[in-house]
Amino acid sequence: MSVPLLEAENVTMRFGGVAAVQDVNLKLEEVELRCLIGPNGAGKSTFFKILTGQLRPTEGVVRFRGQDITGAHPHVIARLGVGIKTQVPNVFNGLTVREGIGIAAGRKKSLRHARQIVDETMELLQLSPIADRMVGQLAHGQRQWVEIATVLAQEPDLILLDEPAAGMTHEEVLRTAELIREINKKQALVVVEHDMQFIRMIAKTVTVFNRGKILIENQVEAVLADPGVRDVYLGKQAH
Ligand SMILES: Nc1ncnc2c1ncn2[C@@H]1O[C@H](COP(=O)(O)OP(=O)(O)OP(=O)(O)O)[C@@H](O)[C@H]1O
Repeated sequence: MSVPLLEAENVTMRFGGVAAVQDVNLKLEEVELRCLIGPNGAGKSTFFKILTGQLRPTEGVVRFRGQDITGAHPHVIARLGVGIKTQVPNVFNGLTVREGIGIAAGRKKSLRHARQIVDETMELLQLSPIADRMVGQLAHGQRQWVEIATVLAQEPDLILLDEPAAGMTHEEVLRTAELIREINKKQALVVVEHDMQFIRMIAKTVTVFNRGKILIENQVEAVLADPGVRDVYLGKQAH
């Protein structure tokens, strides 16, 4: 059996008496796209923060290609090949789009290789027309794409995205869905998302969280047709 790209084993996170995440097991294969959904307070963000190293779980283990990364510092996790989309720091505001992506690309590469990555990434994200614009002057959606570009420029094997479509216009959401499918041709992604329309556009396998546990994990069509999933989204709790 091959080693999963990412694996969470019996992960539990307690805050005082509250178990935000309880005994969660999840496996992700190479180049897989996994969506994590669930109602408010279901534990998605907490689980996501455990994957990124922002939180150390009370119990359980997280492995990347078999290596224990439980509670490892986010930059250590990044160096292993996990890209996490975070807000582009404000210092980027005074840089052009090309310069910002260049900084992300240049971290561990030759200048020539970095330039090539910057060009390819800008092409993929259709940022070439705004390459010389200041990051600080971009609209919300464009800034989100620059953030994704800075992650891609580091050439990760796994990309973790928390609500990538939040605050976007309908056209931007469509473009972002297209982009995620494109990225997924080569790289694995875990996407936490609220927007069910967006999930319908991108999802293959979906893991549904409810009350800190996995309620169901299946292909998107089966998940969306599941009465238990409908109940938790409508506020009727499944027990
Ligand atoms: N730092 C914390 N301290 C105490 N309780 C917390 C903390 N973080 C999360 N919780 C609790 O853990 C539970 C799960 O929260 P979490 O934010 O992970 O859910 P979520 O599924 O991401 O929700 P949302 O979709 O609203 O972001 C909630 O009951 C929340 O109040």
